[in-house]
Amino acid sequence: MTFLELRGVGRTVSRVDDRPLVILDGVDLVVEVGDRLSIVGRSGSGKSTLLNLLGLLDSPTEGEIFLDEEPTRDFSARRRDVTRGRDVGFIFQQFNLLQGRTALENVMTPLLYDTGSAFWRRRAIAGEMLDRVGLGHRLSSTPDRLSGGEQQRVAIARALVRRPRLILADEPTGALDIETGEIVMALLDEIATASDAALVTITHDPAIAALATRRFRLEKGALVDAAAPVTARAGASGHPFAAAGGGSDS
Ligand SMILES: Nc1ncnc2c1ncn2[C@@H]1O[C@H](COP(=O)(O)OP(=O)(O)OP(=O)(O)O)[C@@H](O)[C@H]1O
Repeated sequence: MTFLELRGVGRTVSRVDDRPLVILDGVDLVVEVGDRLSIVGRSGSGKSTLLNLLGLLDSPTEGEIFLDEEPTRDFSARRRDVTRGRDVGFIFQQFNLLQGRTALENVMTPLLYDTGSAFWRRRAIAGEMLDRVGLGHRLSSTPDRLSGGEQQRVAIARALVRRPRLILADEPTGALDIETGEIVMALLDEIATASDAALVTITHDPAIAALATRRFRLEKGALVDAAAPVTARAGASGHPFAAAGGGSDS
């Protein structure tokens, strides 16, 4: 079942000198329920830009994004916020936990926006989620007392506590050693599978990318099969597209 679909999606922004910069161009992507996607690409190739579009944080300047086959173009800001809060879980390289708050408080935070019984049961639900990531004994620990791997497990619990249908992970293992990174990815996969969520992982690490069932690379603003040979231009500059108006970037 298709959850999210990008059709001909592009994103062009204005540089400081007002020349346009085409970051993404003609991106087609279907995200199915339970999908495992990885996206690699050189620094500046547009990975975060794509992630922000997938998470409804930004809108495309060309093309359309469909959610459950409904175009999102005309979603109000409020509907975007509600949809994102309910359906999308974000995981970042630097964990982004609230400092000075306990693991339990961090994981409870997304449930504060719940209007149903989850709001009233937030403490119990967050506790169960931390138990699932193996931190049931660290509920009262603040981030400064947790290792990097433990902090990322708290971040995973927080991202998944509302059972989102889409998990967007931006370099989730970037701040972890190899072994801890593998444990974290296995956990992420296990919890995503249990809730039928799609997982889109952005990574520089080929081993992490290889865990996905569908692997893509961003190149010259396009999303290509990761197995395709790297073109000379992307390999040389590391940047997606030159300016729509011509010339070199940045
Ligand atoms: N709002 C904006 N205005 C101008 N330029 C932008 C804007 N957003 C992104 N860019 C530029 O577009 C390019 C792609 O940015 P993006 O952050 O998506 O790349 P990335 O692949 O995630 O890079 P990294 O791996 O270094 O995080 C970069 O050159 C960036 O400077």
